[in-house]
Amino acid sequence: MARTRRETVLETRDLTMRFGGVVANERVDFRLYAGELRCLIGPNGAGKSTFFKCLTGQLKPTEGTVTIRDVDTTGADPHEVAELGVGIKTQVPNVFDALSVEENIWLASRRFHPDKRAQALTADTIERVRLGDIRRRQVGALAHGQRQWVELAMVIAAEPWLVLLDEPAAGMTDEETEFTAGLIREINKTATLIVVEHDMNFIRAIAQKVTVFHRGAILMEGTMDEVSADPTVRDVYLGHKH
Ligand SMILES: Nc1ncnc2c1ncn2[C@@H]1O[C@H](COP(=O)(O)OP(=O)(O)OP(=O)(O)O)[C@@H](O)[C@H]1O
Repeated sequence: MARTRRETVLETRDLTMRFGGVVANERVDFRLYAGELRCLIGPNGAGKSTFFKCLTGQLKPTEGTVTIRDVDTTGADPHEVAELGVGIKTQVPNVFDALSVEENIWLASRRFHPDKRAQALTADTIERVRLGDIRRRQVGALAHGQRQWVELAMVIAAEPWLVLLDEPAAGMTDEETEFTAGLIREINKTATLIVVEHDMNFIRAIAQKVTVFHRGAILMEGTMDEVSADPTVRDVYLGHKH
């Protein structure tokens, strides 16, 4: 992947999102390069989720543009973004509760691959995400952490080249969070990622470059060490627990 490292795979220009009088994102210029595992952080209300939703098509930006690998996706629907080979995990669960773990993963894969390939990918993914013991269980009956992993498995089984994850470790125990961090590092071997996350331990475990949002705009970008050492960032974010 090193050869293509500087290829821009996702870009926003002047991205602005207003909800009535509330400016959730203001003129955000953002650039993501092939191979990155980028974390978006920032205090509550900083605009991370809104920005994420503008990337995935869940929200249509008021102004500005979103470009994914040279395709203008501004205002595209989530399924159109997904069709570009983008795996998306939103905060809202996107599983069929009445179906088994295996069926959910197969369906997610089958959407993008022929039957045989989808079957192979489903089997591989179940092993990678260690869901073998619960493969036949109904997703609706699973614990929270397991459901989150099924959703990650659904993203992986589609073989996306770009993965957008909104709070993948939300509500997980420390142990579950650690396993999820490992999974994300593994996904990054074959895909570029953006991860929105609150859990600082999780971010430390996975982050290469971090983008800090504050008041709807990008405050700073850098490694976790650079960002943590910055007085402004400490002031607006790291010094405040939530
Ligand atoms: N649908 C909406 N309608 C009105 N205001 C909204 C809407 N969604 C977000 N906002 C506002 O936009 C701002 C940014 O919110 P956003 O959820 O993007 O922040 P965030 O950084 O993701 O916060 P959190 O960490 O709490 O999820 C906040 O002031 C929020 O109240």
